[in-house]
Amino acid sequence: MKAGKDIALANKETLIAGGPVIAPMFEQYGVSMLPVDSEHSAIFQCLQGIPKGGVKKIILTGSGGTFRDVPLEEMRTMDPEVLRKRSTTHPNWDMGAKITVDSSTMMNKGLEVIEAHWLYGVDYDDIEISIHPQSIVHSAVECQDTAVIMQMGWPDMRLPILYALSHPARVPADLPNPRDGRDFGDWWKGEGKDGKLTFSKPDLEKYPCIGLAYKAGRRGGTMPAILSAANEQAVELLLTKVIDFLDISVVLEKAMDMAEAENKVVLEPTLEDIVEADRWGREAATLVSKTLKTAA
Ligand SMILES: NC(=O)C1=CN([C@@H]2O[C@H](COP(=O)(O)OP(=O)(O)OC[C@H]3O[C@@H](n4cnc5c(N)ncnc54)[C@H](OP(=O)(O)O)[C@@H]3O)[C@@H](O)[C@H]2O)C=CC1
Ligand SMILES: CC(=O)[C@@H](O)[C@H](O)COP(=O)(O)O
Repeated sequence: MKAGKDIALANKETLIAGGPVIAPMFEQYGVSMLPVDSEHSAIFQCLQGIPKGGVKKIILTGSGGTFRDVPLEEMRTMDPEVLRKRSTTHPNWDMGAKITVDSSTMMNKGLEVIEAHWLYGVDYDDIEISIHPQSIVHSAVECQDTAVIMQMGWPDMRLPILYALSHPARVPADLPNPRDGRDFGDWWKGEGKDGKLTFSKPDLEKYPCIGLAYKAGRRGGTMPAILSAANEQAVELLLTKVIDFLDISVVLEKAMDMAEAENKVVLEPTLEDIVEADRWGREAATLVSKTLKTAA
């Protein structure tokens, strides 16, 4: 950014943790952050042509992850090994293990709320999450005049990557569905199979990570860095069989409480403060996970 280069940002954790330091640099160095994350690319695409002041709300769509149709009560009675294994699978997207587990807890959507706040300067009260099982609408913008603009396409990262590179141009491309090779034109001819789009509110009891992310975002300063790092560590602890899937949000809530109790939140952080928050967040998640094990 200091070299005056625009950035195509694929790694969401960077901006979630470093937002307070990075966001002021957009203006300071006259550079743009071009989103690659599919939801933020969708928002960026929807924003083209909406004048300043025209946006009322951002609506982030999320699949609900692999456990979307499994009631919380049932998850509590399931074999932890089955939950662990299934949490690394995704209904629509083919992604790395960490982000896939984040989709299963919906922490991915919570982190994306913080990412959207920094990318678009939108207040947390004006960012909503909608569960959209088909992952065809990649996010939406509600305008002041009530118009809602959505971006659609297959669950395929090639289009967000292409748009970050071609913006503002729309270049010809052939991007068939990565899972079955069908052209997106087929979606319209799906005779009800593909052509159904549904939306619903997330259950915050089932997905406590959403509430934790809003809380961290609103607290500001280094709290999102602490949460993101603790989450990375918690996912690692899940994958290495130290904790169970349903422990993730418990670990994160306790790590955030610990950050408050130990005055670890720096409200106007430097880059060094953020790096330290990242280190501390990982350590806190590990410590908390040990108390869980001891309690068990
Ligand atoms: N996959 C997707 O569709 C999407 C991903 N993202 C974001 O992209 C990022 C990566 O996700 P994803 O591709 O799924 O993850 P993967 O786990 O598939 O890939 C991560 C890659 O990063 C490399 N890596 C990890 N740590 C370092 C490091 N310290 N220095 C250099 N390279 C490193 C890994 O290398 P190695 O294998 O050698 O460890 C690996 O190649 C995340 O921030 C995620 O949120 C956002 C939207 C969609
Ligand atoms: C591909 C991408 O950008 C991910 O963020 C994806 O959208 C995750 O799926 P969920 O909607 O299940 O979190």
